[in-house]
Amino acid sequence: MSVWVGSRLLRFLSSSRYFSLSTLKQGHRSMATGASNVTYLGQEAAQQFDNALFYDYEYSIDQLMEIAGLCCAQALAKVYPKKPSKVLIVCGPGNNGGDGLAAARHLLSFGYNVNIFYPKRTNKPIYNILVTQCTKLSIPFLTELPSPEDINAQYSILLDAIFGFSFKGSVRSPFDHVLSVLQKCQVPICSVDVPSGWDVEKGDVTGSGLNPDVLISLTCPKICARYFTGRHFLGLRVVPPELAQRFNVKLPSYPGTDQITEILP
Ligand SMILES: NC(=O)C1=CN([C@@H]2O[C@H](COP(=O)(O)OP(=O)(O)OC[C@H]3O[C@@H](n4cnc5c(N)ncnc54)[C@H](OP(=O)(O)O)[C@@H]3O)[C@@H](O)[C@H]2O)[C@@H](O)CC1
Ligand SMILES: [K+]
Repeated sequence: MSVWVGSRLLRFLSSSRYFSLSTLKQGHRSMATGASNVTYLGQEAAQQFDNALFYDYEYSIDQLMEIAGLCCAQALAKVYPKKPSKVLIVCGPGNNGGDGLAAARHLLSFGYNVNIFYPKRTNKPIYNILVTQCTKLSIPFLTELPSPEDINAQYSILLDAIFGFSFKGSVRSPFDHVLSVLQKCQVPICSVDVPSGWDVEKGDVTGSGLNPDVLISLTCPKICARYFTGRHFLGLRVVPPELAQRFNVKLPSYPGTDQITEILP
């Protein structure tokens, strides 16, 4: 228990609230991460990069979301392979939430017991289809978020698919309550693309964000990932070399045919 508290405290102290922000710049920057050399994208650059995949390369959102969900499921399974494990997936209203819905099916197929909490549904075909698929697979959708005590007792892992790179400002209802409950949980958290509640560039500046153990960045890490000290994976191995070159983006290599690669500190 004391080891857990100690490591959480260290992670908390090294988070952005205590970390000098003066060295951060807007836009994007490259840094070496061990043997890798990786570019961290700012919010606007991440959105432009995303748009280029959709409009220049004509990827459809469901193509990318499916691979994103698979990458998240694979990273979670790599870090937490012990089964049977019960995973609570908390989904937000945008595409980050869609990644969580896609991950649910993959986790189920890997043998995990999966529950979903999706409190603010967006009525668009892409999300409705994902919900239908999960429902037909008998993945339960919770109508209420359990208390921290119940989450600790019933679940072994949380998948945070609440907010991604479009999150801005202070957290609005109902997610202010959701984040405050999840902050009190002791279950390990895997965050999709951005730890929810973190400013995409500055990290957890308000203190209302989650403190994940695992982060699965998609296509390129976002600048806030520089403040993350847990296990960091990159997924969505779909970036065309021309696009990487156009955005001056350096990405690590993926081992063999793997869909995820770990970014070492
Ligand atoms: N090519 C790629 O890289 C791919 C990326 N993908 C994934 O997409 C993610 C980006 O998705 P995204 O653009 O839909 O935005 P996302 O971050 O999910 O959130 C938007 C929602 O959050 C809400 N909201 C915002 N701020 C809020 C606040 N303060 N408090 C409360 N609510 C707030 C906002 O609400 P609104 O402002 O509309 O009221 C809106 O509904 C990306 O991170 C990755 O996971 C893959 O799926 C596919 C390929
Ligand atoms: K997230």
